[in-house]
Amino acid sequence: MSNDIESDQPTPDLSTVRTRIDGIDRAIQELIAERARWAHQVGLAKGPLAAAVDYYRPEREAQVLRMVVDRNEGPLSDEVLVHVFREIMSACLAQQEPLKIGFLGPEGTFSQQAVLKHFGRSAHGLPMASIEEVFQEVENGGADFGVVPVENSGQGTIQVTLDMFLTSQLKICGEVELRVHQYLLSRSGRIEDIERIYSHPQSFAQTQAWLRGNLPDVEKLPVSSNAEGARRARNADDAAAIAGESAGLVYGLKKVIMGPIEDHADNTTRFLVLGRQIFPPSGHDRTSVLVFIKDQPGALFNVLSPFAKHGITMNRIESRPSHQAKWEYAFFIDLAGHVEDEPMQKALGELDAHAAQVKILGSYPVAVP
Ligand SMILES: O=C(O)C(=O)C[C@]1(C(=O)O)C=C[C@@H](O)C=C1
Repeated sequence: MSNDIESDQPTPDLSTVRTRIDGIDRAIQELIAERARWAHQVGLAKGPLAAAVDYYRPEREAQVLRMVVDRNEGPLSDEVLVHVFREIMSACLAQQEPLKIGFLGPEGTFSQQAVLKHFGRSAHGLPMASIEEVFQEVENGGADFGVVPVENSGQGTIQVTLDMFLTSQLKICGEVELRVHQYLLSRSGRIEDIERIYSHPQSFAQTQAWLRGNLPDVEKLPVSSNAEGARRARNADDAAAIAGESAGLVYGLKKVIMGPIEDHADNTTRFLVLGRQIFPPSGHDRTSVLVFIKDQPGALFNVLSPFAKHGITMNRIESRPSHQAKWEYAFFIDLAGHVEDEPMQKALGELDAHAAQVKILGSYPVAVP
């Protein structure tokens, strides 16, 4: 398509430009419909499958979105274009039947935002009361996938999520990175009315410097999610919540302070997508493993050296009590690559001799912006 919008041209005529846009919209719409028909053909090519989850291909979706990013020459950002194509794929997939996705509820949590970012608006979100319930719902088949927070750029690991993997058989099928903006929200919108604030401990932690500087004496009441905090704050004029903008919209709260109040401007939370199987490689993947080490000298060194030997980059390592015996630890390790890659196969093979137990938690596409 020719790009004849030049900055040194005379002011364009509004109706001419709109006629041009109408033509482009018609072409886009026809192409979206054609794409949806082809996506339906893909579904038929996969044969008679039992449920929507059987048609879902996260590795293919990641490849489609990476091509969008690679092709992008502006003026729209990668993030905006990825969002548009994510929604198109979400709608194409939902032609069979929408995916059911469990997340930490109620409506308005950052987990719900992560679900929308990763699965699009055509997926069906199922709000759960806790992270444990998200795992259970995917385990018992009530949800096809679950989305749970695993770490925050400023506050580190969400330990309850890691600990669930000690016993759960679920697999990690994806990751989502979400920029998190925290707002001070209340029914009246007046800062002088506030005597107590409800929020999730993570949100209090992400805004602690702001709170110390601006509202040092108000009571801080931890609740199970920041949307739950917003839900409680709507019932009283002397209460406020720290939560995301969407929680404010869901529960009809006003912004007490216009701007976000998180202490770090690049505040980002990483979420994991939980499923019941490992999907094939997308070409740019991460593998998460859980390693129970033997109580002997050099145990951790022996666990890590096969990865170094086979040139595999370690992105993250975190230790947690193993829950099997006192003072025994399990290591959560994130590695660059897919479990089907040859170097990874070799490294994992060598690791078996040195570890008490190795559990592959999943191999999944690295988050697309
Ligand atoms: O390529 C496929 O396997 C499809 O089903 C098509 C499509 C798409 O719209 O591009 C839809 C859903 C899948 O999760 C991946 C991709």
